[in-house]
Amino acid sequence: MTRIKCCGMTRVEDALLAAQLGADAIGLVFTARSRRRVSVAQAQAIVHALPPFVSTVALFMDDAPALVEEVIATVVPDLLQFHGGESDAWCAQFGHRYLKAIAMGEGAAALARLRDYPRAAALLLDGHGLGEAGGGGKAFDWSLMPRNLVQPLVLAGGLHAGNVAEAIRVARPWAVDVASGVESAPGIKDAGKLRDFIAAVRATDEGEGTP
Ligand SMILES: O=C(O)c1ccccc1N[C@@H]1O[C@H](COP(=O)(O)O)[C@@H](O)[C@H]1O
Repeated sequence: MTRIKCCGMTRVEDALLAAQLGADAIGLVFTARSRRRVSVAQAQAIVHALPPFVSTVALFMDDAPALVEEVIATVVPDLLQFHGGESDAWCAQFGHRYLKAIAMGEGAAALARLRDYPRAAALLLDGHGLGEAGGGGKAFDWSLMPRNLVQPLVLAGGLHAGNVAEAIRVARPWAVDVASGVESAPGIKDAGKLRDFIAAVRATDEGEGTP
């Protein structure tokens, strides 16, 4: 089964709908570089409303350690996600499980960086360029997704209900991650797009017999 992370939640009702529809994880963006940035209070309201067994992921991009520590202490996310130029040692300093995003904007050359994060719980390949923020709907060449890594791989960047089936067939990811493809505006999820996206992932799994 392909796991589904819906990122950039800012409203309790959107996060609850995603959970009800079968999302496995909810992403909360804390970096100031995002139009989906949430406050600690907003994030706490979302986390406390979620049913059990839905994971929460706190997203940062070259942010100060103090912000990461504050979010760990107050929001208590299950995982951290780092989108900038952070090193493996920097990401690991918090003693919290983390995902490291790899900017795939430069194509195959970016794959060399996948080996730089041995402590990451998973690697998230996103379509944006190095140094650019994610969440802008940029896809990359899914055939570049490696098959020989020990860590689980998350596919992100420009996914939506209309292309996620093809993306899964080509990239064979552990999980997919979506933000703008299920929105009506940054941080505002569209119920229909969310429903269609999750249904498309599940239909692909069923059609292919993905365990
Ligand atoms: O969502 C953001 O605003 C964001 C900001 C800075 C770094 C990463 C961000 N989002 C991540 O990018 C992926 C892909 O987004 P999209 O589906 O292409 O819009 C998203 O899932 C987040 O993990």
